[in-house]
Amino acid sequence: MSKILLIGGTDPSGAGLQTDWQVAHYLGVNASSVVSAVTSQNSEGVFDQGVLAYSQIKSQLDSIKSEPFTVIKIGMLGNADAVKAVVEFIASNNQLLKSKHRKAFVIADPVLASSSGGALMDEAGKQAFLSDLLPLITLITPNSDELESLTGISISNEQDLATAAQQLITLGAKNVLVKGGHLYNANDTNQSNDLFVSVDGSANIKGEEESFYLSGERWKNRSNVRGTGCSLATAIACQLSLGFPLNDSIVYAKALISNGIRNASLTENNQYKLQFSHYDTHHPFELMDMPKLVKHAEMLSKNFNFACCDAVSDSNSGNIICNKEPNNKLGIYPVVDSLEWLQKLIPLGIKTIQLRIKDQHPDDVEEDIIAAIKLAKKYNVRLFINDYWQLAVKHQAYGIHLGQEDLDDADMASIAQSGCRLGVSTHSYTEVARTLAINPSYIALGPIYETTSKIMPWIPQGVTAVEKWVNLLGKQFPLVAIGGINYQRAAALKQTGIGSVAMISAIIKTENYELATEELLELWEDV
Ligand SMILES: Cc1ncc(COP(=O)(O)OP(=O)(O)O)c(N)n1
Ligand SMILES: Cc1ncsc1CCOP(=O)(O)O
Repeated sequence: MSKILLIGGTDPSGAGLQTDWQVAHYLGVNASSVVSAVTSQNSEGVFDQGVLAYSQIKSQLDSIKSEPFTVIKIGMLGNADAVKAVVEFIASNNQLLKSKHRKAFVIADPVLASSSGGALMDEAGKQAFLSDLLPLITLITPNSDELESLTGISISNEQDLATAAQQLITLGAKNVLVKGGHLYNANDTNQSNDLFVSVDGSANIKGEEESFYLSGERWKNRSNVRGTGCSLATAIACQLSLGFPLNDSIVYAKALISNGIRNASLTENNQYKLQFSHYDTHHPFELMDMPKLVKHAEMLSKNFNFACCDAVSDSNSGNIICNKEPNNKLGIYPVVDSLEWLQKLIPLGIKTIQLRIKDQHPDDVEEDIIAAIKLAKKYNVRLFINDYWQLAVKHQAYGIHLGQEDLDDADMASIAQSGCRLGVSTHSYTEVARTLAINPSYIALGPIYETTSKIMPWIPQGVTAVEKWVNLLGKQFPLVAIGGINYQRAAALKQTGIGSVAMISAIIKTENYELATEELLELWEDV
């Protein structure tokens, strides 16, 4: 079982160390905890507080330092002495981890004041935090008030948020997640938008710098839920300890906290307390809790409406009507690299297929794309064109399939307007969150098993993950599993309730493609 260290102040009323510990327990993560301060507070105010002496914090930390922690979450510290004790501990913890060629992930929620207003960090402590602790922190998670206080930049809109986050980076932060819950967007007050900026390449599996906004529902009448900031940072720490990359940990944690706010229960003192849905084998949140991820602030207000798979045009109005039969299940879905393969497979009864030609000049593929579209229309087959979206739009293909990198350049509005369906590949929580912002016609999940057809950094997700995705996304989106799928694996995936399985090698690299196709079609006949 993975184990994390929680350092922070106690709060008897629904935030602080006790809440951190509950979140860790809920996510199945074992936590050690060290008290830096004791507070008496509730939603009406902070009545008393005392930061423990340097020696008391240090001796607690000394008592657990034999086994190094790989993830440390820091909440309230209170003053410069507490910061000093923690800085020294992180340095010695990292020394112990050196033989494993790594450093601890340190997630710091810079608790400067209570949500009810009382100050929880003195000025010298704030300065020590910035000069001594910030360089050791992997991710800092201020809200907009804390970011203002740490940077001295006043924040009233998304642009200010981005400027202040950059300023924190200039001061030494590597990854900043600014919680926008306190900031009301003039365009849409129903959404709370967080900004994530990463400059050291540690946030994602590809080692790239990245920044994005996460937009979540602002649940009505739930504005004074306490402990949301502590819980978010702790949930991120937990997901990191379970092996998720930082960007996915953030998306997952935001969904979890959104669920906790939506289900918050009212306590006797008229205060909402985070309450998570009960979960067992599925996600501890629902689709409505998942944030939408966009890369640029101007995308926050954009909505797309792609045609549904199996949609037909109303002959009078021309409007797209969603025909739910056959329940948006796309079935056996071969992915092929030539017109010849389409000509071989379509007559066998394939109803969904993708033409995936790589690295050719559009002029060199246009003729084949035109012929493929014509053939697919003749047999009433759903043909998705991979990558060449302008040609697909120009020649009115049934659909387009795009990967995440393609989303940066493709013109979503014109694809949506053309009536072409859009399928999007995903490999992680971050990519699913980005895809939800696009609201495509289907979502592909991969790699499910190890694949020899494409080099990629993700480890196979497995059948259990597909079950979870079906549960989370399957009521709203047709789903397609891809990666290493053959007959036996398709049979296992059928049990998850997924509507479609896509494959390259199991059809086009077999000795008898006709037999392989017929067997797969028969297996999926009743789906
Ligand atoms: C059905 C389906 N799912 C995933 C992919 C992969 O698409 P992408 O990420 O764009 O990668 P390439 O296919 O371009 O290598 C797919 N093609 N089809
Ligand atoms: C393009 C792609 N995207 C995710 S896995 C994959 C390759 C699928 O090929 P195969 O079915 O041969 O594993």
